[in-house]
Amino acid sequence: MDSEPVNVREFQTLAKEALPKMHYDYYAGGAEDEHTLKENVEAFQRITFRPRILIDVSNINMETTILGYKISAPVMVAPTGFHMYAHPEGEVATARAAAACNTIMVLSFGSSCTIEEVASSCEAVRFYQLYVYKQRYVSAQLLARAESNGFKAVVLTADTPKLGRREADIRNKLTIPQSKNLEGLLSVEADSKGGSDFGAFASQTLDPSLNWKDIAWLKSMTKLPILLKGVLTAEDVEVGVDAIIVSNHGARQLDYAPASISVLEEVVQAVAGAVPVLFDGGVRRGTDVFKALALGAQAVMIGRPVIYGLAAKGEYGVKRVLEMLKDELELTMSLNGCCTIKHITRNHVRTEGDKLRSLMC
Ligand SMILES: Cc1cc2nc3c(=O)[nH]c(=O)nc-3n(C[C@H](O)[C@H](O)[C@H](O)COP(=O)(O)O)c2cc1C
Ligand SMILES: CC(C)CC(=O)C(=O)O
Repeated sequence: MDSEPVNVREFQTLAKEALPKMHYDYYAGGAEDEHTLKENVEAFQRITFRPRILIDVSNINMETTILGYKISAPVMVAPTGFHMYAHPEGEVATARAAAACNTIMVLSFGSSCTIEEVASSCEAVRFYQLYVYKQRYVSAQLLARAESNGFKAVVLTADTPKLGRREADIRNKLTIPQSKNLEGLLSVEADSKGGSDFGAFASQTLDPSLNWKDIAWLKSMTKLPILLKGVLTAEDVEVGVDAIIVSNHGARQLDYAPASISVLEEVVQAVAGAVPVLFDGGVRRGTDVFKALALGAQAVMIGRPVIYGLAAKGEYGVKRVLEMLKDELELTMSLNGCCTIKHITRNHVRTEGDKLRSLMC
């Protein structure tokens, strides 16, 4: 393949060529049968447009605001762990690319670069993703460091009381790098009993007792706004937080969880405008971004494609991935007759549910 990709998917091929199998599989893989992994992408393909014509689209403005911070387009960087497996510059390169594209990066609790390295890499608005460890002082200290290093919000990941079963990682006996962030706090040695060290470390650390009461605990520890990541049902809409993120963790946790895009509208309706709703899972095209916005998301976050860009071409690769999605979104808006993000409405898409309902009438 020509080494300058023309779409985001082509970065995945380059990443596969560039990375050791163990690391590529860690990034690309999902849980168990990987049913949800396929569904996350395929559910987007079952949504079609209802484009409007003869609208002046000579000026398209994709800017939007997330928790008061302006970004150039509603495409953000999702938290993903261990960027140094993809590229020696790790999250510092990702952070610079996100800043160059005027968007927000959510730094993973499992980042290979330190919070301080990322904070000093460039000027930008960044959010911090939190895992709650059994050793709660570890989570508390990392959050305090993020807050004092200027991170603007905390993303509490709530879908990982235990790590999902990623069979490729077990087969590959995935090892974990020494974490610079955890130095002096916690050793990353784990007894995998012949499987994935990463899985063993996660079960030693992740706190499975995390529950709704802990939102109050988190609030007592930080002044930052809280985004709750991992909501997939109306029942789990919690208005005590500042934003909700519809996500199935890129299909890496509960296999046979629904495709994130298939439940976005249910959550948006339950939230009823009380707080912003963000979205991630399976976004590979500008058309996917548009579909998520039409179904009520304020912005989407991108997981794997960012890592594939990083693995293939470092900071430049991440920048290209974000630019490609923005360019595709701009064209999609033009061809649907939408000049601004606010012009994108529910009427611009036709979901499977809409098709079924129209057959029943
Ligand atoms: C390699 C990898 C590592 C991830 N690490 C984290 C993490 O540390 N914290 C978290 O909340 N989500 C993590 N996620 C989930 C992402 O934030 C996001 O929900 C998901 O990747 C979105 O789906 P996509 O990859 O199809 O874009 C990870 C996902 C991947 C692929
Ligand atoms: C446990 C994290 C460091 C990474 C993660 O969430 C993931 O691999 O899905």
